[in-house]
Amino acid sequence: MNLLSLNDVTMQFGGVVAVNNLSLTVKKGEIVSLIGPNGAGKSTVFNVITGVYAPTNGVVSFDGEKMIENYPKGKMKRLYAGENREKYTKIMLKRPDEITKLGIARTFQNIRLFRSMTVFENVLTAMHVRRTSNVFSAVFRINHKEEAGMREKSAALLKSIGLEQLQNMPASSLSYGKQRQLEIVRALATGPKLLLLDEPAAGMNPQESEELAEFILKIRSRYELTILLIEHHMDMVMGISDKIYVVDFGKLLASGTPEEIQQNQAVIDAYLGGAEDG
Ligand SMILES: Nc1ncnc2c1ncn2[C@@H]1O[C@H](COP(=O)(O)OP(=O)(O)OP(=O)(O)O)[C@@H](O)[C@H]1O
Repeated sequence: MNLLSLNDVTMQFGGVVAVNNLSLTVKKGEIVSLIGPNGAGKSTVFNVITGVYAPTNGVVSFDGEKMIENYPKGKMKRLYAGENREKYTKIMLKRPDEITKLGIARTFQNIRLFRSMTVFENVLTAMHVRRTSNVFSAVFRINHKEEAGMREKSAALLKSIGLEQLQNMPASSLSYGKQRQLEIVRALATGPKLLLLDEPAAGMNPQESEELAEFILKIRSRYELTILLIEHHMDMVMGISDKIYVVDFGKLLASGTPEEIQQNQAVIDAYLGGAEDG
């Protein structure tokens, strides 16, 4: 069963078509990678799935239901995110916090931890987000029982991941690899079915990226996750992916198993042949 599907998704920014008529599917339990050269449109795909941008065209379905849908007509070919949204009527959009509640969590290319907070506090704040999108009520309207429950869940999550011995350390004191793991744990705290990882191995050496690959496989089975991954480290992509989509200039260039992609001449010419990590 498909947990996520994109049908004919286009995202246009002024004259730049960042994502061009892209369709893809992610089955329940799979690890699917989205690869392609810098600027190919990969992060934009994540931003569409998570409701940051309203797509110019297309449908995003999640867990058996249409989640985002837009078919612009005539002069409304260009649809921009943000304040212009309301101008366009034939659309179904969701806010990022609504999408989080449906069961989609993500990490970002740049680490976004609360650096001076402890590991535990970082996870706890992510639990609060799961409960409400409103920071005020997250902080002030929470009752003691709820707070205690969240603390218990945060501790249990850190324990099950094997990070409990680090829980009282400030996030900034963790190694780079552990900070990346903590980011993923924060995403898990929102209780996702689908986890979107945007270049989680960026800046890692081969040993760190190998550890991260093991970590991703571990959490996939432990939390019954489905994972969509953007990554430039090809060893990791080829090692853990069930399926790979290759995009170039926003368009789908190829899709298939790691073996199929490695042998695909168009992919080798456009990307794998000359690509270096990063
Ligand atoms: N908010 C925006 N406004 C205008 N152009 C944008 C915006 N976001 C992305 N783009 C453009 O869309 C194209 C795709 O960018 P995107 O960041 O999705 O690529 P990417 O494949 O994730 O690249 P990288 O591997 O470098 O992260 C680029 O040309 C980029 O400049």
